[in-house]
Amino acid sequence: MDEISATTFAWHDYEGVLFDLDGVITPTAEIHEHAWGELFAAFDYTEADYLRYIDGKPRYDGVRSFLASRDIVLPDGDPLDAPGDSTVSALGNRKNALFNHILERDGIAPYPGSQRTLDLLADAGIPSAIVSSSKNAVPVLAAAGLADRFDIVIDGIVAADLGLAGKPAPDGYLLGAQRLGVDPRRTVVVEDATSGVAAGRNGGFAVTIGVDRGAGHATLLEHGATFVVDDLSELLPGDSES
Ligand SMILES: O=P(O)(O)OC[C@H]1O[C@@H](O)[C@H](O)[C@@H](O)[C@@H]1O
Repeated sequence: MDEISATTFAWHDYEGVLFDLDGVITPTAEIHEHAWGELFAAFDYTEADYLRYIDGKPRYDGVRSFLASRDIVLPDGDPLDAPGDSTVSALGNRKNALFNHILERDGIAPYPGSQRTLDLLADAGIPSAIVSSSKNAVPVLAAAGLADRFDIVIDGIVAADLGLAGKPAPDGYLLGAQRLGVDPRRTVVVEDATSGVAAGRNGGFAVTIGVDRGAGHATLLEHGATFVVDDLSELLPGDSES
């Protein structure tokens, strides 16, 4: 399985597929990135900060990780803290309000190449699930017209309820495989974040496809991607359009 590349890969060779959501199925990583940018505007925040410290991680882990990059430590506070800036939770909740405001205002649609991949998998009877760190995964899927597409969604709410460690830990992906009834050694993970491809590698999955939405091919490979594409349309037979 070591030699698998974008040119030799075929969806039909695997039992199941586990997709990250933000940045893989929908362009919501851009909305998250924008909301984080507004939250941390006073800290010379750049897209590189998002990709390095925040992308793919659960909300409060992202806050902690960014603050640590600026040598700042805040108390965790309580998830019920009002949006503000005195605790990790208050900051995360403020960012969440910004995210939801943008999502409601602008809406979202799936990447065309991802939609066509989901159609191919459905036609082929290959089961798939969503494994997202986000607690907003269900409303994002609904906004994208995919509310009924996935029977299994392991999101930030499920992870918090079960006390699962966030990406780069493989816990969410392993639970997704278990609930889908597939063997990780014959299952594909699809991810755009460095923390996410690391989770795929850490879980011992057959293939972890990196989708480069800004992290960079080399960086995704370094963190555990088996191979990297710019868009999932590259893996559709006879289809190179996104
Ligand atoms: O704050 P939420 O919606 O629970 O999302 C947490 C994280 O979810 C991940 O899917 C995104 O890549 C991150 O950008 C985001 O911060």
